[in-house]
Amino acid sequence: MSEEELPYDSFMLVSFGGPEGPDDVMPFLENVLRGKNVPRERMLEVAEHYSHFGGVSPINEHNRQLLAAIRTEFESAGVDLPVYWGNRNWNPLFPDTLQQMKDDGCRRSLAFFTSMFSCYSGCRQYRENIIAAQEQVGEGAPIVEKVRMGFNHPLFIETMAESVQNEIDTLGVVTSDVTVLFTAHSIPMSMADNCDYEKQLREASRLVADKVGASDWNLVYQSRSGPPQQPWLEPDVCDAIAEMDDQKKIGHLVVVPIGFVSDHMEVMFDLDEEAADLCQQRGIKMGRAKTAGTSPKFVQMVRMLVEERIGKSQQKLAVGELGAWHDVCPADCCQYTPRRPQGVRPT
Ligand SMILES: C=CC1=C(C)c2cc3[nH]c(cc4nc(cc5[nH]c(cc1n2)c(C)c5CCC(=O)O)C(CCC(=O)O)=C4C)c(C)c3C=C
Ligand SMILES: [Fe+2]
Ligand SMILES: [Fe+2]
Repeated sequence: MSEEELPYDSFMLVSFGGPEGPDDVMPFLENVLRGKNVPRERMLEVAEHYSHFGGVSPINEHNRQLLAAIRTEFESAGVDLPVYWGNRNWNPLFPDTLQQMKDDGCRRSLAFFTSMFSCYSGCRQYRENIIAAQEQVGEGAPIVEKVRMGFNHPLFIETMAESVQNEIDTLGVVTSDVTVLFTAHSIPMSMADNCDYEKQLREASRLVADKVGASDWNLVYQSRSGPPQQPWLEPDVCDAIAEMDDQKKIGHLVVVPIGFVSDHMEVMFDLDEEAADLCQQRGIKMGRAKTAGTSPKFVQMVRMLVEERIGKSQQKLAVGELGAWHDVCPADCCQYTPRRPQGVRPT
């Protein structure tokens, strides 16, 4: 039987990983930044952020909760696939997960990446990591195929719109009095030029803003890590807040980390500490919308993306103008060759 004829026999949650104690922080960051043009000072700065929280990122715990919710959702919908979990940067790492899957007899798996938007980091790099892990495991390692990007799935848009509406309600104002800033991880322009990251983010932000009836909204970026000489996606969330507030005085602001699916360290530090401090200094009332996490509609979306691939459903739901994204990435999808700016020495 050829690979394409094998039935899907398992599901894999593919994620980033995070440290679970002080001793994990530096080796984790070294894994994250391997091959990336990021100054050592930035790595140490980020290590400090993790130290603030005892060296523990909540991302692994979030993924454990998401796994449990997916198992329950699969069970109640009759999706009969065992559920596994592997990370790029911290335990459980991909080679260990694939070895376990092989030992359990899995041959062909469907994967959900915890990245809703296409770019090297959230798409191609995971696929490369999995190929490297398959080589490490050797013959008999399961094939892993990702489900399509869910950035414009109606259940993701509804999840985020409900989360934004919650924050507007908590601020106790009408939507027309609120500025909404959608945020995502900044990436180098040389990465952004080879993928649809920005286009998908803008579309998802527009769809969520439309759903809550917000007209004063913008897409901004956070967590930039590159050297100053290298262009990355802008504006930065804090620069955008300061600039908008200088121009027109922001009264109420809702910050929406639409580019992430869990309230991990980058959300807790860059938004809940830095952006929140800035807003407090300027007298802006700020709310931060929760990420999708384990909200029921988001978990249902994962199940539906799986069902459309295993042939249990003929529906491929998508809202807005971009349509359902590709199931199988084209050969040149999300390519990235880091370019070092002139005069910058490798770190
Ligand atoms: C060149 C691009 C990137 C660098 C350098 C980078 C450094 C960096 N990132 C984290 C922590 C996280 N990053 C996460 C997501 C994420 N990171 C990038 C790009 C770079 N990060 C992108 C485009 C994305 C979004 C897509 C994705 O891969 O998920 C996350 C969230 C992961 C998740 O599963 O939710 C974390 C956490 C650190 C600590 C770091 C080092 C300075
Ligand atoms: Fe990152
Ligand atoms: Fe891709």
